[in-house]
Amino acid sequence: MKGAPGGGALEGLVVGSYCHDVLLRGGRVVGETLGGAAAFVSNVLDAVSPRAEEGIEAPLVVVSKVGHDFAYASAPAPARHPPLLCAAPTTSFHAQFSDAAASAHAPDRELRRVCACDPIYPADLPDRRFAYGLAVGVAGEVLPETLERMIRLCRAVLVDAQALIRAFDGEGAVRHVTLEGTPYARLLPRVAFLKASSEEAPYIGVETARRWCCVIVTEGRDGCRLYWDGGEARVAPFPAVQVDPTGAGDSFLAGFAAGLLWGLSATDAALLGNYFGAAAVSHVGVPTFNAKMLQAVKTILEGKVKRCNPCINGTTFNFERSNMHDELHTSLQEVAMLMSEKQEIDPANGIGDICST
Ligand SMILES: Nc1ncnc2c1ncn2[C@@H]1O[C@H](COP(=O)(O)OP(=O)(O)OP(=O)(O)O)[C@@H](O)[C@H]1O
Ligand SMILES: O[C@H]1[C@H](O)[C@@H](O)[C@H](O)[C@@H](O)[C@H]1O
Repeated sequence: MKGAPGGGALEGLVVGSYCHDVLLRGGRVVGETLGGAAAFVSNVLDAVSPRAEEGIEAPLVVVSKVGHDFAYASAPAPARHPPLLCAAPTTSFHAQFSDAAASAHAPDRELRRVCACDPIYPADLPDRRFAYGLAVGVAGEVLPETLERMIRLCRAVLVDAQALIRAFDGEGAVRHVTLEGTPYARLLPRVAFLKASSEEAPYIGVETARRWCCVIVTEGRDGCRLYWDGGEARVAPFPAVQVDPTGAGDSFLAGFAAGLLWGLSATDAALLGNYFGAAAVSHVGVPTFNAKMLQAVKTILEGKVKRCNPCINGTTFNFERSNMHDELHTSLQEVAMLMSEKQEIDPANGIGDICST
């Protein structure tokens, strides 16, 4: 595994800005929510990271930038992890949902960046070591030199490809560039995990990238696949009633990181990624998780995982599926089914369906 030594107490560093998401259908605004991968990621990590021995949540530092117009300072995630304030306005995206039924692999929405806050510079990061880091930019704010600094500070770095390969045309529409042509490419050998959606995967060159780090390709309702040097695995999804796909990939990555913190192998940790990806699509915007659901998930993990050596804190990663993989899937699936039944019976938990007319 790649990264710097040190990083006690499994403290994590999340780098990427919160943003404003405006959801549109047929030109009409159907929702306005807190967005930004950092918001979804910290929401999951705060909820499901294993408690440290002394009984406190595994600590998390979020480095994010917003403008004075930021509308969600008192929402749970930014309130727990306040952003840095800038003169520039908050990053803002318009997500135009299409009326055509989206397939698992086709884009379900057109994203347009309408405002961009300042980039996050290396000097914005705290000057200390972390057990792990997540580079989760949405609008190019995680500069190559910032990612390099994260790699120096963190024992293991997990990267969302959307932080590296997004480009914006004159109208702000999100396009992709090939990773190989970017200044981030040379940093790949020092990254532990690179997550891409199936739409982004062709731009990162899975066959080349897997020689340097473990690549995880998320496949919407079909779950995900992991590719490492010498092996690959498919990890099955969980049931979900999708109302808004925003943040699925972010929540996946955080669930995956939490799985590593719990001591799961990468393939087993991807189950927790799929679980929280499915949970994210069942809500509009950043979900408020049901406390009973979280307790059930933690009880399952406590019962199944020998947490003596969290995978993320070691010098190498175990990628392989363990003997208890299927059992873990079944147990988590039971919780997911209970939750989606509850959602169908009681659609009043603030959920409106963005995905269908
Ligand atoms: N409809 C769904 N049903 C169940 N699980 C889903 C569904 N959609 C997404 N997921 C879960 O979330 C993960 C991430 O989803 P996806 O591949 O759509 O990411 P993404 O395109 O990066 O998402 P976004 O950009 O909307 O955050 C999937 O691997 C899967 O585990
Ligand atoms: O809030 C969302 C979310 O973080 C998505 O992962 C990202 O693709 C979008 O750009 C952002 O608006």
